[in-house]
Amino acid sequence: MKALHFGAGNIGRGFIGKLLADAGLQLTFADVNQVVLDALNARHSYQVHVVGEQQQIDTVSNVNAVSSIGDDVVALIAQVDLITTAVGPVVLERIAPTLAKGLELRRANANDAPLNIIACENMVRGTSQLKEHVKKALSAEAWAWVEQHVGFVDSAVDRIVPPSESATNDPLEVTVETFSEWIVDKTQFKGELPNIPGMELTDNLMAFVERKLFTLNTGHAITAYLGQLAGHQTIRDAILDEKVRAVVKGAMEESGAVLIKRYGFEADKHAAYIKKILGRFENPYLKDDVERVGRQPLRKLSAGDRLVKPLLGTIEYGLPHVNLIKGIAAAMHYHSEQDPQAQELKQLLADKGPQAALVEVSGLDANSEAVTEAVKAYNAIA
Ligand SMILES: NC(=O)c1ccc[n+]([C@@H]2O[C@H](COP(=O)([O-])OP(=O)(O)OC[C@H]3O[C@@H](n4cnc5c(N)ncnc54)[C@H](O)[C@@H]3O)[C@@H](O)[C@H]2O)c1
Ligand SMILES: O=P(O)(O)OC[C@@H](O)[C@@H](O)[C@H](O)[C@H](O)CO
Repeated sequence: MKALHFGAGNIGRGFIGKLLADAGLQLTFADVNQVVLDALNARHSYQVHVVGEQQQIDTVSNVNAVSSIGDDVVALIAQVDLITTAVGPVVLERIAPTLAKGLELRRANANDAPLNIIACENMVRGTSQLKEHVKKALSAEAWAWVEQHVGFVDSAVDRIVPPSESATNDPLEVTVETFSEWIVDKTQFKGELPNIPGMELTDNLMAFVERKLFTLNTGHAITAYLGQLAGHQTIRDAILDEKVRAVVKGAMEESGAVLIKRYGFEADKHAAYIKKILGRFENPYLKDDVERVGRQPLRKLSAGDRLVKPLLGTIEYGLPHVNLIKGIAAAMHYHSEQDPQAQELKQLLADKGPQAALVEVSGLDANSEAVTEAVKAYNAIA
């Protein structure tokens, strides 16, 4: 079985690509980073440091790489059995035209073998969003063929993988936590269901996507934003700060109450899930900067993402949300010289003030109590 994975970054090399290669799939990474492409094609292998209470170094072997721009990647799309991505939500739209070209070629070559595409991004149904971008790039005829032969499979992906701090400056080495979870929607596959150790199949994906994004990522983001305000550089230092921890835990409990109501999760099991996540944030073997976890604050403050979506859930069910509000206010204070979205947010706040800026990025109602509460919390921090 042949696989093509877009995005040879942290989660690509450290999780999804590793699982596919370990399962014996013939794996090619597609990326735009020439240093990484050259290193993969020179060595065809790299090391994954799995760190936690038990530590091990795994070697991922027999992998190739191709530029995600050009004819080679298009030719591969026409041949492979599985395509996965871990490029970041904003890049999905950029790779869609290439996917469309490859699917056109596949059709022209009369390759009717089933192909499945799985986006492994921190998004609610990211593959379905990618599907819409691909559809826009194809004729109605080509799309009818794609719908028959190509499965667009949504997934939830969980493993904390910060950029590696390789002692040897190896651009391929990656450091990952021991925990990992990749859950895919089995109802969306074309052809036989794949048997890839580490890939779990479910027919109830939304519950898993929301559980992960609105617990781990909600708590992670708030740890980063409050951590930065308190002067911490890493997620571990931030979560060990009792004041930060109390808000983070409170916010995960608030989003948890929404999830319990919506999906019928058992309260004690969900409390154990939160406890485990807090332990993962404390991992002493990972150096995860608040700037990585807080990256792209406009995305994180948008309506469907980890801060505002759970808040909307609490409003829907009439549940408390004081800690989620504190998290949103802290996100509005996020600053980073390297992050264009942080710069944009800063400018927006300077131009329009906190109320209008928050309404613009979050889609929240300007006259809602939630906006008033968030602006009050923002000003209190200022
Ligand atoms: N790192 C984590 O802990 C983690 C965990 C779960 C999910 N995720 C999700 O995985 C995705 C990737 O995150 P990451 O941390 O691995 O980021 P990353 O920046 O380490 O990796 C992204 C990779 O995509 C590549 N890329 C950019 N544009 C491209 C293009 N047009 N074609 C092909 N490749 C391109 C980059 O060069 C880079 O190698 C994000 O959606 C993130 O939310 C990350
Ligand atoms: O990747 P982002 O920017 O959506 O979120 C940053 C982190 O919260 C995220 O990468 C986590 O490490 C990951 O989701 C763990 O599974």
